Amino acid sequence: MEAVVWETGSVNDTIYYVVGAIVLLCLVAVAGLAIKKRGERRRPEIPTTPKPPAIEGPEGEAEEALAPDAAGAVQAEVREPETGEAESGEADLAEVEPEEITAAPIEAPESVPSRMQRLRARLARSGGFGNALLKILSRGDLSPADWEEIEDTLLMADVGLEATTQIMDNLKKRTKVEGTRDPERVKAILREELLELIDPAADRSLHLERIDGDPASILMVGVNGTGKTTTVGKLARVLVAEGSRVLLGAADTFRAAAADQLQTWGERVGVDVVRSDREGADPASVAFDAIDKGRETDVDVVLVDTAGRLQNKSGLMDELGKIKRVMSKRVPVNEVLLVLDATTGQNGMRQAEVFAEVTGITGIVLTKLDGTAKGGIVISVQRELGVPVKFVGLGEGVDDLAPFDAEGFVDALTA
Ligand SMILES: Nc1nc2c(ncn2[C@@H]2O[C@H](COP(=O)(O)OP(=O)(O)OP(=O)(O)O)[C@@H](O)[C@H]2O)c(=O)[nH]1
Repeated sequence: MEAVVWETGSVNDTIYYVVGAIVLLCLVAVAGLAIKKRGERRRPEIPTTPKPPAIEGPEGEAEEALAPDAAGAVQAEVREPETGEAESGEADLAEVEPEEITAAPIEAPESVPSRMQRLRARLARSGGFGNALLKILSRGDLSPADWEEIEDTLLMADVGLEATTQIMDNLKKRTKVEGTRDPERVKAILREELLELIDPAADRSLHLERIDGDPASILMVGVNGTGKTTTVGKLARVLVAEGSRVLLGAADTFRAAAADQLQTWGERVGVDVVRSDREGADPASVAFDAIDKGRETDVDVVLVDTAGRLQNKSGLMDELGKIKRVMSKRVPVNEVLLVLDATTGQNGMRQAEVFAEVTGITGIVLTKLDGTAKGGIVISVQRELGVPVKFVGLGEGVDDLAPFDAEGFVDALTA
């Protein structure tokens, strides 16, 4: 009986040993698998080299050349080790737990020479009256009817009556004195006359010096739809590219969408926007807040966008006057830029005069020159308002704003 018991005990023990060994083997195998899996999961990824920022131009040529697969945005994935692990002695690269950081999209303006070249070409295509003039001039001996046709061409191009009369008188006088009928020479004289009127020596720079550590400020005014908000965005982009810290103030509270539009520009350019979420909020108080935030955050320039329409004109003018007064209590208003739509021609002039009277403008931004053959507006607007055109807008693209260059403009106009 005992032997049987012993034998039964011995068999049972053997079974226990075998089962125990199997369980042990399974445990070892499972542990092995787990360690292998962990090792695979922790293998570091090779950091992706960030692509250069894409340059966004309206025609996309530069964009294609520099960043064929990223329309204006750079998504750089950088993987870095977790500091906790490094500190706990597991700094071995193979054990680093990667952390994903996605860089914010970056936009950089098109280079200045490339922008200027493109803008000149566009201006020559759309704004010139050179061909029409050359056709008349190449007739040789100019009859009174031909002279009249030249005069009409200038008037049609919005050069303005006074300036056109001056140009015609000088042109007739000089060709007579020189005794020339050569169309190229007559055209060259006309070019000189136009340039003289546009005044190549005028100071067209923005004066954005900071005084006593306060930011400089720019107030943007003009009739609705002329391109104020777009110009604020484009200008901010130019200033940021030049290394300035910029803040935008959405004092166009007449339309909530205007503040949204400005905010979108702010995001594109990477600058903050001070706005009110309430449609019809007091624009002067938004401008005031923008200036205060600009001082607090130590920016270089605060750019304030305004509304171009109200229930009535005098209301709008009172409002603009108040915005300027409120801003200038805090910081100097360095520039008041009047945005004028070149396609409105002489009709825009009267409105421009009213704005100029109320806000004391320091410069003109002439937008939409790409959509008109009336480039002569530059001459009339400067003459009427007595301030220089500082920038021209030649399209809806982000880089379609160029500092005004008198020589280049006259060349394009008479090309
Ligand atoms: N072709 C062309 N379009 C332009 C130019 N500048 C602005 N625009 C367009 O003009 C339209 C009006 O521009 P906005 O910037 O909204 O004009 P705004 O003066 O701020 O208008 P409000 O907010 O109503 O006062 C938009 O479609 C712009 O894209 C330019 O230089 N050329």
